[in-house]
Amino acid sequence: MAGGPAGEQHGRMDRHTLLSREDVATDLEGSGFRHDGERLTAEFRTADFASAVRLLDTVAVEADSMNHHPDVHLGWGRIEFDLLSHDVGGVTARDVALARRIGEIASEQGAAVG
Ligand SMILES: C[C@H](O)[C@H](O)[C@H]1CNC2=NC(N)=NC(=O)C2=N1
Repeated sequence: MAGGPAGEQHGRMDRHTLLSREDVATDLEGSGFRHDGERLTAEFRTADFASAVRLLDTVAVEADSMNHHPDVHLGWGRIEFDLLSHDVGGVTARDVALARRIGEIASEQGAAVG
């Protein structure tokens, strides 16, 4: 999207504006995430439990560096990330930015969407 991901069109990250499904659709393309009305969510499949944990470990470092964190559901060969800006109770540009990074990391580590 020209001017960067949603919330950045005006050259600044608007951290608190709530974004709709339509606002984020283009920015989420290729990330594996979708806007389910309340949050951004994605599930990734991995080779085994340890690889799901390794993916989570890499995401955890990135989340700390962004100071924005996912809610996670972890299982054998699968991991689900749910993103919500807890301070405003909805999806903001912070969630879009983290979703894009998680999608990149998952792809780098060979995790399959879905
Ligand atoms: C104090 C710290 O900056 C805040 O608690 C951060 C931490 N990580 C966060 N993560 C998410 N998803 N939402 C938040 O509102 C949030 N706030």
